[in-house]
Amino acid sequence: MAEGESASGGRHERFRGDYPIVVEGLKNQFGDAVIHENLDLEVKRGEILGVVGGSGTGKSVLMRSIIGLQTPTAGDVKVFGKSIVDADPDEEIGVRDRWGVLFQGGALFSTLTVGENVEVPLKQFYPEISDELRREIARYKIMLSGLPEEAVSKFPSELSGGMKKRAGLARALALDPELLFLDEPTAGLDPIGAAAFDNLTRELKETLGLTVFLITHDLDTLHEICDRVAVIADRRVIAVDTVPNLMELDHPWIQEYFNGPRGRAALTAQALDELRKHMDMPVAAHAVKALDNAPATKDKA
Ligand SMILES: Nc1ncnc2c1ncn2[C@@H]1O[C@H](COP(=O)(O)OP(=O)(O)OP(=O)(O)O)[C@@H](O)[C@H]1O
Repeated sequence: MAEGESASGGRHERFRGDYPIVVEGLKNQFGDAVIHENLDLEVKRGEILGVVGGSGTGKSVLMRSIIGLQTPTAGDVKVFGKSIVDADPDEEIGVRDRWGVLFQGGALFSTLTVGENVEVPLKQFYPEISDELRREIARYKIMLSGLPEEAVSKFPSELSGGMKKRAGLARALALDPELLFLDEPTAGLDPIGAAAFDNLTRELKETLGLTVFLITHDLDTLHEICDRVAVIADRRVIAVDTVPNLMELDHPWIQEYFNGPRGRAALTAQALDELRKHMDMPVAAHAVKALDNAPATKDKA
């Protein structure tokens, strides 16, 4: 029995261990290009872990390695205590229906309605449930993701960018996952849409008890909702910590990223939000006024 699994071994028993995702000594190589080498990462149960790194550092490849879509050159990946690496894609190892994935761009089937898109994983993993129940579950997940009921019968082409992301999220939530993988969920959204999606992610994490693996370039997202952030550079995870602790580290990429103009603007915005919560206190009101007058830029890397 794997660490953290319950004695009953039931299919839907939730993982009780500390680290639902453990990556050890991961290596990924395409031809001569070594993307990861000796990459280690542990994701804590119940956290939102942000994953950052320069373009092409292998954030998506890491995510694909964790969900079994990419067979690593070396190393091991355990999800809920079970190794993903040697598992046959068709073999039932009892973990694939316990995660949901929102791919970059949503990856919705364009010929299916939103409702039918959300039904796809339900059909795949629970073919025995009735059409009526499946439709009802899909409708519930769509509304849980903040879409109006009318969206159920719409096609992806009829949705805005933000609505497509929410539809992709509804599909990712279809199976009541314990793990949620989000690949750049706020990319392409306007600042208000991005903040709304961040809030939704945090609310879902709290109410559904999710563990979230979140790839992002969005500094606001990192500051606002991530419990910890893993930084990928030099082919491995060079640090995993809270944003304030990361900002103290003396690594050139980390310094440029978090302490550059965009990083500082995101930090100021977050400080402003915090202060607004205490506006009834005269000192806070004064500080907010001063900060409101300071130049601010929405940062999107
Ligand atoms: N199947 C593949 N075959 C060959 N090369 C690949 C494959 N998948 C990814 N790569 C390469 O691996 C590198 C890392 O890709 P990946 O998409 O993980 O980067 P990323 O950090 O997510 O980048 P971005 O922030 O731009 O999305 C890139 O150079 C990419 O071209």
